[in-house]
Amino acid sequence: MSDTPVKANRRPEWKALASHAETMKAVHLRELFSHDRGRASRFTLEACGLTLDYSKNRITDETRELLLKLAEAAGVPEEADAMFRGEKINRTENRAVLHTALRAPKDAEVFVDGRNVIPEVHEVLDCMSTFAERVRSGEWRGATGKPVRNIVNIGIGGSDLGPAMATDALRPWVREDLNVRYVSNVDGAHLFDALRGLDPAETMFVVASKTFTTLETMSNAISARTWMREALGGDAGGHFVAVSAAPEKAIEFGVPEDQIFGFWDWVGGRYSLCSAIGLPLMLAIGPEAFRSMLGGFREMDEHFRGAPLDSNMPVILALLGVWYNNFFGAETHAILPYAQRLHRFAAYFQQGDMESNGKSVDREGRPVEWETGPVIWGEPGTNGQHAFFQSIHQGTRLVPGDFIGFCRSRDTYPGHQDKLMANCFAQTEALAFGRTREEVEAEGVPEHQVPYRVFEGNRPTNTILADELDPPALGRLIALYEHKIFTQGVLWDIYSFDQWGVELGKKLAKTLLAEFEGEPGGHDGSTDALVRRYLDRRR
Ligand SMILES: O=P(O)(O)OC[C@H]1O[C@](O)(CO)[C@@H](O)[C@@H]1O
Repeated sequence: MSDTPVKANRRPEWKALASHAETMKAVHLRELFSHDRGRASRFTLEACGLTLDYSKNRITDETRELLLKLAEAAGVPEEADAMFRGEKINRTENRAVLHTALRAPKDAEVFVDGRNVIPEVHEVLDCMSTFAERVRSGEWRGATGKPVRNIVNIGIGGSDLGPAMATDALRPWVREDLNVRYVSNVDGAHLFDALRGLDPAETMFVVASKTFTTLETMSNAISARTWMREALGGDAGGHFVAVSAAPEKAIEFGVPEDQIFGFWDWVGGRYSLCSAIGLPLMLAIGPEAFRSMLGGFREMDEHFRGAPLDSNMPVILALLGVWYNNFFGAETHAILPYAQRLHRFAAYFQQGDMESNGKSVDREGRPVEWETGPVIWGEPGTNGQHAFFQSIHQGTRLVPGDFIGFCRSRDTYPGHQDKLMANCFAQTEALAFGRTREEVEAEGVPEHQVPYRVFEGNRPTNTILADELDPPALGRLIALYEHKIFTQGVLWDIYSFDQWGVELGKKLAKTLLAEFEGEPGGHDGSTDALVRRYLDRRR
């Protein structure tokens, strides 16, 4: 008998869901709610100060049972345990996956290659804290003796999106006299605009790159160094710090060794916010708030590791995603925070999710026969309502989504939070229950408009509610999505922690760039023509 694992979609639990889905496609959320007053509470979970109401999904108790059986069959708890223990679950790169160790307490023990990594984690955190305090207090001085007022983080992908998103999310904690900016794009306009109006003598660059080879980051860092040298003369070293898993390359670039904050190959770029990649965030909000965010992450880690599957929030979210992705043909998943300060949250998890689970080969190297990660997208409410919600309500595609809201808001004006949240709840109600033809007619709508004003409803949503958007709540929310992504990777039997798919484009860009200065040609007809046109006109 072969011991090659059975393909994910050949498991009996997968097949049972496929046949159950055929029945459920004909069931409307209106039916599921009528005569079932307990539905909302049966399908609501509380964990770590977050409430997840998943009752507005096209599921019954039986669906949940079947989904949970799939999670058991796929070995979700065992796989999670292997990750937390430091096993090298990123097999294609032979690496452990230990973003959870970055927020583990000082007395925890997590071993990689026989070495407990927790003391190093806390050593770096302590160095970051000391440095952040020195900068924030004004003790750290630049080449001309002025304190730092501007911090410009140069990084891209995981070395940008997390701290940039969190700096906006935690705006009330950001020191008003510190101007924190993020530059990622190799489009020179990004750096140019970020530097506009800044005094170099008061500016510090954080060059953040795990590899310290990324084209965009290195190009921006070199231009920033030139900008600084032109203003301040030769030695701009005191105005640069680096965050990298390749410190030798940062030294080569000219960053003094004691201004380099390290991290490790077992921290994936898109999971690196809790590592030294979070330095610009720590500079902005201070070490105390940063550590309280880590506390929120840790709570969710512990919940994910310890809670039974049926009350495990990341697992439930993951299973619901699989339900629509694999059994209802949904191609996308929307993340819709009703909090302006989370306006980069969907973009952050666009990388987190799509770079992790956008794969088409299973763990045995076989082509998958099922859909893997959906397209992740979203905007904050209520802006989205005035842009793309029309399509979610009445379009032909099924767009499941998460509505994230808060019961209280800082820095608001009278009445605003109630209006925001009334809209959040109204949208999920409208999406679930819609408006029937009879209801529309009863409203006295002119006959010719009736078909256009009917809302089919039956559009599934999750609602995630927290008390307030503060550092621990942000940590819990991020960890919730991180573990959701992990769980889906297990269910789809794919490796979630590599990203080989980004390599080919990078390589071709290098080749083309070199050709711009020499003899272009030899590509396909389209690429050659585009390059010729560009070179002809670039001046
Ligand atoms: O931190 P680095 O090494 O500059 O990489 C930046 C980003 O590039 C990627 O490798 C993909 O292009 C991401 O995974 C990563 O977050």
